[in-house]
Amino acid sequence: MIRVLSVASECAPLVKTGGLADVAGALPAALRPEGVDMRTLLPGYPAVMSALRDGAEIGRFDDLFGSPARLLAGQAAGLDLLVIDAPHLFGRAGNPYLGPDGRDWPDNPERFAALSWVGAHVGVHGAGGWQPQVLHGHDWQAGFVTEYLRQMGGGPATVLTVHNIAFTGATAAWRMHSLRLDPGRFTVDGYEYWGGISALKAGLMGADALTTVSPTYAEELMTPEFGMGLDGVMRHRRESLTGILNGIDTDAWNPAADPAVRPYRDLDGKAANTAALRAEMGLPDADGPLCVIVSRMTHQKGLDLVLEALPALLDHGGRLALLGSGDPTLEYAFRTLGEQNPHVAVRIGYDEGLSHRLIAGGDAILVPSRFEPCGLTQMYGLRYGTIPVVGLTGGLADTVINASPAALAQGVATGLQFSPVTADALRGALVRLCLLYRDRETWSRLVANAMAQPVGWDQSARAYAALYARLTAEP
Ligand SMILES: Nc1ncnc2c1ncn2[C@@H]1O[C@H](COP(=O)(O)OP(=O)(O)O[C@H]2O[C@H](CO)[C@@H](O)[C@H](O)[C@H]2O)[C@@H](O)[C@H]1O
Repeated sequence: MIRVLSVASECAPLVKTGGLADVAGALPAALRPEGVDMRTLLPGYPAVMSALRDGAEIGRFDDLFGSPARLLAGQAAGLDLLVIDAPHLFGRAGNPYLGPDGRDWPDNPERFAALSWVGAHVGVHGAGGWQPQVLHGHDWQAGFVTEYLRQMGGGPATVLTVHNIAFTGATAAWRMHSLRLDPGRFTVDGYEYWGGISALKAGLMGADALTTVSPTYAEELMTPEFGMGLDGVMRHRRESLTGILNGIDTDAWNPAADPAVRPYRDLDGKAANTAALRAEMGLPDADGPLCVIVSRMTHQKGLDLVLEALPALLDHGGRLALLGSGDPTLEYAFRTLGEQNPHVAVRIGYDEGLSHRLIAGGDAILVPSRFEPCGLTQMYGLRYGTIPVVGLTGGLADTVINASPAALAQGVATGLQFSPVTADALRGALVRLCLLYRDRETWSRLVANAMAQPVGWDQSARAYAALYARLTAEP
């Protein structure tokens, strides 16, 4: 078995704000059959501490960025965990990154520097007799692992996965002392980023291998349009970068055995879920598709384009049901739309059960992202026969087969893609969707194809295992 420590700031089902948690939560089980013993290092947020009932103390730190802290080991939700019990950093209820005012905690740089520091420490000294051969970090929160490893005199091989380069973990240069960084490394080859500090940049420069969550996003990251000021770094590290597509948890997301819905295996069985969803959301019957959205409401996700393009859907008999939260302006716009238009239902909030009912009951799922490293909801859509309508970008390009005339003729289409990602192109896609929906034979073929697509972890787990094997191979 190859021993890997996954260093993550969130991990489903214990603590989740987005797709990173799904991936961190799914990887250990997906990798076990591939000969990987993965443990996960998590901050001891209240939700994690209460899930870790029988945690054993395996280490102590006199001063972990301000106060003493403990390292605990134990199991929760089927995961082998190492947890940092540091109430001064993580003993805050609610969202792991935001205070009650909806803003980032001011000490987030130090909080996640502490996560990275403990990751590096375990890499060098082991934990409770368990010594990782690879440290696999996720996003900026694990970015400083490589900086601290250098200070500690080196350690195991390192991998950093970019789930979303938009979050760079940037902060002001004066913080280098409170972050315990080596001032000598405030350089272009180190953690310096446009005159400030970036945890992500540090990790991108320092990790032995970089991955991101789809092959197309790996290419996009090297362009100024998608690289968020780090495209030069990505080009510099091109040889070390691979795109490994995410899978989804096919047990949690299984239409034939999902306790949150009326289980089904085909289009006929799906109809009961559509009827139930309509009733739940108070939407009228109509002759067009019921489109659903489950999303964080941010600029990335392109929901403003939906606001613009929606009349085209409604004019063709379509309806929309949305679940999401985030940007207050978008929340307000959708809430108002839902109040004014009987064909639109909006739920602002985060609701796991409703997300399943929406995806089971929808005819189509809209994912009009401006960029999308991988995207999970379009894959839930495929598995549930809920046709994805997606922007042609990142993982959305890699997981959906567009219903082009050629793909339809060959009977291989699974969804609709549009490009460029604009309101006009989305409008065109929504009209196409409504026309396809009316052609019942073609529609049922689309649904059957979608449900048959492989969206699990098998192939990607093999790719991660091969990467770890390469990194740990004797020269
Ligand atoms: N209001 C709500 N209620 C219930 N559930 C909700 C919800 N809003 C979102 N979710 C859930 O949160 C997850 C979102 O995952 P995504 O991959 O679609 O995007 P995200 O941008 O968070 O992830 C980033 O990381 C992942 C993982 O690598 C990449 O796939 C992605 O492209 C990248 O942007 C899904 O499981 C979705 O169902």
